[in-house]
Amino acid sequence: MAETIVALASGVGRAGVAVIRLSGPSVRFGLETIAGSVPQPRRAALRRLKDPGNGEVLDEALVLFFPGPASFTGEDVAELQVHGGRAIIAGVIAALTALPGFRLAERGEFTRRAVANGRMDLTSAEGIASLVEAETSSQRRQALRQAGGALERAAMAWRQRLAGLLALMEAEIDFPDEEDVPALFHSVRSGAEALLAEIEMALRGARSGERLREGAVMVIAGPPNAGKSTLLNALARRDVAIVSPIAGTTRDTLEVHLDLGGYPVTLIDTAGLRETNDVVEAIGVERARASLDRADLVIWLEAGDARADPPELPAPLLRVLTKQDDSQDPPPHTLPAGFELGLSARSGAGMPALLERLEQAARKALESGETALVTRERHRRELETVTAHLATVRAADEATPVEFVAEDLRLAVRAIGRLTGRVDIDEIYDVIFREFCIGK
Ligand SMILES: Nc1nc2c(c(=O)[nH]1)N(C=O)[C@@H](CNc1ccc(C(=O)N[C@@H](CCC(=O)O)C(=O)O)cc1)CN2
Ligand SMILES: Nc1nc2c(ncn2[C@@H]2O[C@H](COP(=O)(O)OP(=O)(O)OP(=O)(O)O)[C@@H](O)[C@H]2O)c(=O)[nH]1
Ligand SMILES: [Mg+2]
Repeated sequence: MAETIVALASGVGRAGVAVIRLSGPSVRFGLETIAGSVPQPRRAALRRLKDPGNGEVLDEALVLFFPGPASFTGEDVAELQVHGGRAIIAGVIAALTALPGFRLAERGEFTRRAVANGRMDLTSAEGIASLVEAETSSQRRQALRQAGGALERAAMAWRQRLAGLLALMEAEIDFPDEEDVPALFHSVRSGAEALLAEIEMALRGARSGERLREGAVMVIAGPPNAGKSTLLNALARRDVAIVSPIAGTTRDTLEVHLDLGGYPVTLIDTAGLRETNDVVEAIGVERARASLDRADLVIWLEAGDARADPPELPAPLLRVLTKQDDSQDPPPHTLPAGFELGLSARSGAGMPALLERLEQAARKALESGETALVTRERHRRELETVTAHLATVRAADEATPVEFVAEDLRLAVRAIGRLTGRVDIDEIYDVIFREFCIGK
């Protein structure tokens, strides 16, 4: 890679310290020019940074140098840990990008180079992106596993086995031996069967794996004036939604993100469900119904002055009676039939029990996502391609042309190549030439 890239690696905005990262062949030159010299590898050095254009001191900074290939990107890397002021960051970046061979990095380009230089595969790089996105501890655990190469290692092992099966088929194509065919089909079929079972197992966790990245969706629904927006505000601990005694106050859906016991939850407040001639409210009611379709849990609220039977829904439903201001913790047996919880947003009664139930529901929906290998739709699609081809291989019999079986295996290998971003045809040849004595 000819160009050396520069970017602010820390967040934008005023901060105590900001980290400016450099990667590429001109890093040493850049350090000599702006910091006077290249520090000892991997040792922090305090240096005055100067603008080479006019010699002006830009900042006093900690400078780190990581020589390639044992660096994050595999190239020479440097970090300038500067004071976090806007003018310092702008000045240092401008001084660097004015140097020959330097330019600003594009989004994700450091990690992209790490992938291109074989430091990690695509799934681990995605794990790094998820780490940066992680908002709750369970998301963090999932992302750490992924960034640490959990799916990468599984995918490499699967590909190795697929390549082994393919090698058997290729050998039969290159050196046909009629007598071997039944035994050959037996071992390829059973190999495919075992792989299929393993990958299908990984795919079974895919839904919760993807879900954990996005968060569980909980929808507060019910008739107008039941106290839905009041509950949203109480759970969000801020005044997100307008609350009023007028039925039909909320007209749009409103979302807040919650961390319930380490699990990410998107909580949605909706317009009260009712027939209405008000055009705007009717649109809100339509949106409310639509959000019910993507709920993992519906929190159905009713109050003494606002009752309505919940509709039939695919999602589990928690039926709650609100405005129970008189009792400290409304015991369930005092509630009308069908209600699981009583609540007073005004006194706070019933809130701990409700939170407990919501946390339980979030845990149930997302817990297995922490250890899932498949965390993105992209992974799922590629692995589904693999299992489809493996299913075809498993169904093969002696009448199936060997070339057909080989082709399915080849397409399966290719799908894993797309998953990991490592499409390395040499590796398949290695397996072939290692396991079969071509010189015989
Ligand atoms: N200041 C700083 N903090 C950071 C990063 C960084 O780049 N800079 N990271 C970046 O996102 C993460 C840490 N990840 C890193 C991963 C590998 C290497 C690295 O230099 N690896 C070499 C040497 C390993 C070693 O000394 O044991 C290698 O793998 O060969 C550096 C950071 C989080 N914290
Ligand atoms: N006494 C009492 N009043 C409540 C409680 N919760 C909400 N209210 C009141 O009930 C009225 C309606 O509350 P909202 O939260 O706006 O109800 P909503 O279900 O969002 O209503 P719409 O948006 O119109 O569907 C407001 O005057 C609230 O102050 C409660 O626990 N006790
Ligand atoms: Mg409301």
